[in-house]
Amino acid sequence: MLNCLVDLPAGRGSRRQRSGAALGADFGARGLNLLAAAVIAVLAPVTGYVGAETYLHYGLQQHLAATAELVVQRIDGSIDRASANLRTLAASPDDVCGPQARDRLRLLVFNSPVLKEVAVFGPDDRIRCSNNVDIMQMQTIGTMQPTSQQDIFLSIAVVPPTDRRVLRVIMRRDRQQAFGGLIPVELFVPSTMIRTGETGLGVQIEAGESVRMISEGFEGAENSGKDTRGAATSRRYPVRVLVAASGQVWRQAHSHVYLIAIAIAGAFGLLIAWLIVLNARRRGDDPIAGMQRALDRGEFIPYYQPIVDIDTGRICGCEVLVRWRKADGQMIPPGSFIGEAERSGFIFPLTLSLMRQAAAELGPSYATRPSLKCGFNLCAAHFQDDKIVDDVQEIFQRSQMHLSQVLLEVTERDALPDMDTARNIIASLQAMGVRVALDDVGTGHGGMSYLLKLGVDVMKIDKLFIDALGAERQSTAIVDSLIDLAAHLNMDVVAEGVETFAQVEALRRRGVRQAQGYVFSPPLPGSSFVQLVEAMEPAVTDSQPVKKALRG
Ligand SMILES: Nc1nc2c(ncn2[C@@H]2O[C@@H]3COP(=O)(O)O[C@H]4[C@@H](O)[C@H](n5cnc6c(=O)[nH]c(N)nc65)O[C@@H]4COP(=O)(O)O[C@H]3[C@H]2O)c(=O)[nH]1
Repeated sequence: MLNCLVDLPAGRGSRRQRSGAALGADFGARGLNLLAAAVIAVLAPVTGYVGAETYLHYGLQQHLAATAELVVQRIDGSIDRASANLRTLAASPDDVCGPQARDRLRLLVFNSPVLKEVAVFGPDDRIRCSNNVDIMQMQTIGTMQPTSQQDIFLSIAVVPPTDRRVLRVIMRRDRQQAFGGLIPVELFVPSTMIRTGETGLGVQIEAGESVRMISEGFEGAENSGKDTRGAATSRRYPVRVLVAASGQVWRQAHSHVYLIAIAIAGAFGLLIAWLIVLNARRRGDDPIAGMQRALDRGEFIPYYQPIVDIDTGRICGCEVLVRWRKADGQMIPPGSFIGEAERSGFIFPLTLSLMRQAAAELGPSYATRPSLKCGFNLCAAHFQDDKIVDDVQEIFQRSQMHLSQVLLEVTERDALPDMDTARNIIASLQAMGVRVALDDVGTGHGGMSYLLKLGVDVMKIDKLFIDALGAERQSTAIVDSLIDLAAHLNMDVVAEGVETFAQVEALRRRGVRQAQGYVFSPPLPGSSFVQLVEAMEPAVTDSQPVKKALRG
């Protein structure tokens, strides 16, 4: 009658059976991980390239600043030496422009490591004599710059015939006489920089505000970008140095840095990507982690199989049977994962989740139908720790489904390691008003002892015996004696797996009141079961009978 509500499931699942589909990889999460791994693998070399760029940029800036400082030091040293040479000349008692003046000046230039030309100036600052006739036409550019030494002045001069610029150091002895020496720019520039084509470096030296001299290659380097400059200023002389470099030439000269950075970052990226894939695979292969994620996403849902009073045809309750509804809609039966859940302990959070969901889903209908019961499957481990007592109380005390409507099923298929603890837990549950059933009776470890010692309220006879009812003499006899025993122990009986009307008849003849099975209905989704209950079972509106019934 009821099985028109949903399609019949394929069949009764084995509890220990494990399905590859259920425990397999979570493809959504794995896909994301693979995508992340691919992105990292692609981005890593790009990061390496950007890193090399940044490294070379800052490296070049530091190099230019250090070079500018070096050039300033050389200039300071050269001016010091030139000043000392000129002072020696000024200290001469003879007239330096007298006979053999040129030889004397040439000897001075020869002995000086810095001076390339020397001249003696008269009161009108005109050259009186020099070691080289060419510099007689030398022109000063800009003004003479005073220095921290009172008698020493600096300027930049242009020397014919090549018009090259040189640094001129003047030592003024008195108003009548001054001595000048020329220092070429090349002397300040490190030898590697002179081959500007290789390094892309150039130097500009300023003596005073706007008077400059530059080394070969400076302009080309200067034009290649503002950020490729380094500057330094002398603390002793009015000299400022600017070093420029062509970033392009610099990068070309350091192309190996790109190769190394891209190779290292690429290898690192591949390693990370590989670790992500490995981790994703490991996580995907870990059934417990997969189930935990599924629980967090609410993929474990309760289905409800109606239990029917075969005398009246009314619904007396249901059994909660878990289903794993995957994100893609695939429905996994409990036989595929319950065994793993029980072995790993995942069964504890799973059971509590089902209880909470059932209480929320059925609570409103159950609140006005106090005779309805809701059975939950527990495993042997639940009866070894009395935490289940607190959990059940905590969940149902605050729900519309009353504790007296809760039926907890302990299966006989699994051995209970500690009968005394199990008995105490069952007693504590019963003290709260919860009823306890022994499930799968006749199939498992317990035999008579579970029925006699555990003190359960309900006996659920396994489908195995119901199938054989009337057809097999031995099984029929077992069912008869189980029903007899239940009556003696004051237990209710529920027949499981009832598939035919003949079985219903046979059970009714034997006085069995309650049954569940495909002949009535398969396990139903929550909304269908609620619809069924509300259509079949009238709600009790008067609160007094409800309260009385709920108190039991
Ligand atoms: N062929 C046939 N099968 C019928 C018929 N009527 C009911 N069944 C199926 O028989 C099983 C009855 O549950 P069970 O014996 O407690 O056996 C359950 C129970 O031991 C376990 N299980 C299900 N849900 C839970 C749960 O929430 N917790 C625990 N610990 N175990 C659960 O998984 C087992 C299998 O559950 P299901 O696949 O839902 O299979 C259910 C139900 O769908 C019928 O007329 N014919």
